[in-house]
Amino acid sequence: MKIILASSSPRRIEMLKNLNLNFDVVPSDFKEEINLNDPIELVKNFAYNKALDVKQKVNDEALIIAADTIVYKDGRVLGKPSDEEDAFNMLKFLSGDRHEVYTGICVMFRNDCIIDYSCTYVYFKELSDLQIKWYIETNEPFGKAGAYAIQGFGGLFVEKIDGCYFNVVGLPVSKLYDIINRMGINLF
Ligand SMILES: Cc1cn([C@H]2C[C@H](O)[C@@H](COP(=O)(O)OP(=O)(O)OP(=O)(O)O)O2)c(=O)[nH]c1=O
Repeated sequence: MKIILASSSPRRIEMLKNLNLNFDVVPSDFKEEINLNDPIELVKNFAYNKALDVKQKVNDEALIIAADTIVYKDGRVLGKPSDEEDAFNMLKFLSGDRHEVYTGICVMFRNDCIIDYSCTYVYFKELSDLQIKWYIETNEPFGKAGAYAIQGFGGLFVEKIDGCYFNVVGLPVSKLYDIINRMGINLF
């Protein structure tokens, strides 16, 4: 079966590769505009639109996988930081507290479409301004929801998590497994 990952995220590509699957990468051109306050509806909607965009582009009988990740705290949705100041404000906001990471995941095959999500609680240590500034200098916050990468230096700031680790990195693989099984597809 042909599999297409509708994502340009190097992390998602790596996580899918780790499952020993052969797949093509076709990034979507869907423009994410944060216009919903409900984090679950937002990530499900974005994942669906990314998958749909690629399905229309490839016009092929392939299994399409798309995902979208955001950070959420106190009613605020954090996407990718636009610049250093934005990254600083996000990290300051997350410092010393718990937040949620949501990933929406959408799988399309023929006329089937399943959309689901995963949520992980992440507990950040208290960060000094100096630590935040150092972290921004590493450039790691850019291109990451909430301005951090748990799989990199950002892991130094994480006290503990409650939920799926892979969800935080952008692809909840156990949720993907559930969806594929629900579709009656045998990949493993
Ligand atoms: C919180 C967190 C996010 N991230 C990343 C995962 C996602 O790539 C990114 C959120 O952006 P997304 O919009 O979900 O994805 P993307 O733009 O990178 O890729 P595409 O739309 O083509 O699929 O943040 C980490 O790598 N580590 C983390 O700890």
